[in-house]
Amino acid sequence: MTKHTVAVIGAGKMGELVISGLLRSGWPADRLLVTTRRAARAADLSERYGVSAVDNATAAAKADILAVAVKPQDAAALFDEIGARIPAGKLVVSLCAGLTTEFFAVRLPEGTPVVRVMTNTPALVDQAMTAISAGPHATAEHLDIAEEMFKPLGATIRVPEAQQDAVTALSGSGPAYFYLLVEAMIDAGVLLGLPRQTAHELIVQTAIGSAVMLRDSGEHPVKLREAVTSPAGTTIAAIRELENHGVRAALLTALEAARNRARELAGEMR
Ligand SMILES: NC(=O)C1=CN([C@@H]2O[C@H](COP(=O)(O)OP(=O)(O)OC[C@H]3O[C@@H](n4cnc5c(N)ncnc54)[C@H](OP(=O)(O)O)[C@@H]3O)[C@@H](O)[C@H]2O)C=CC1
Ligand SMILES: O=C(O)[C@@H]1CCC=N1
Repeated sequence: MTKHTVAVIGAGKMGELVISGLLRSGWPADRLLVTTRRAARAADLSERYGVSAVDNATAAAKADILAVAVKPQDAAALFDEIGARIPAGKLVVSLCAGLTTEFFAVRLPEGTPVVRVMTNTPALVDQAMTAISAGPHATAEHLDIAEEMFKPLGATIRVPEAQQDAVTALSGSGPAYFYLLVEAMIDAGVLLGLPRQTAHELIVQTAIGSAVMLRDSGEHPVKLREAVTSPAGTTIAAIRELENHGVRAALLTALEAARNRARELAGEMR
């Protein structure tokens, strides 16, 4: 069992996912702290998860690992408040989109190790995809600690930090693209005259079945798609329309826009 105490600084949506995932994995509640901006939010988290809510300075003093889960736009103010007061020997793990480890390093006492992670909301069901990168002063041991934190929430991968903005565009934002697709396909079912609930059931189970096949069959997605696409059949009629409407090109451009936005966030917060 871990000997580390984690403080989630800014326990909003992602921070809560980390807390609940760690608790599900058996991380002791007395080794978890949260900080929030609003007292009501702190009380709610303490009541539901049995973790202590403290102020940022107390978290920085008491925890071994500071998991930074504020919005990128709030990170500079947070580190103006506590950065210089973080004692030596702490590990800072940033969950923030776009922000580089250098952003934190210059706001922290010299030598403070920083690890950058990009996770995603399926952490709620222990199916997150979390990419982990070493920043300044982060050793293999620090990466192991970050992995110990995020492994219970799903899959983990280590990537060079230079790839983190692309990772954010793919897996960080990725669940939103799939939900949009599912939402549109359910609407299509309604257009075709199905009750909304029936369309919902059909599409959600089809999404789950397709995802499990992608993960477990070992087949390339092209092969899996070809197996569904009969000559002169229904699927190819739909695929022609998807290609006519530039869905493939739209995805390329969309994910590039997400990557660019991550870069912009870093620039805006410098
Ligand atoms: N949502 C997602 O799918 C993903 C988000 N991320 C990253 O995770 C981070 C958090 O995102 P998300 O959880 O969605 O955002 P939320 O707004 O839900 O959570 C951020 C929380 O931080 C609190 N906060 C802000 N400033 C402070 C402060 N100085 N001290 C204490 N608490 C503070 C906010 O309080 P208040 O509620 O009062 O504003 C809020 O509750 C972001 O950096 C984002 O880029 C990464 C991957 C996926
Ligand atoms: O939209 C965002 O900025 C965050 C980061 C990745 C997913 N959500």
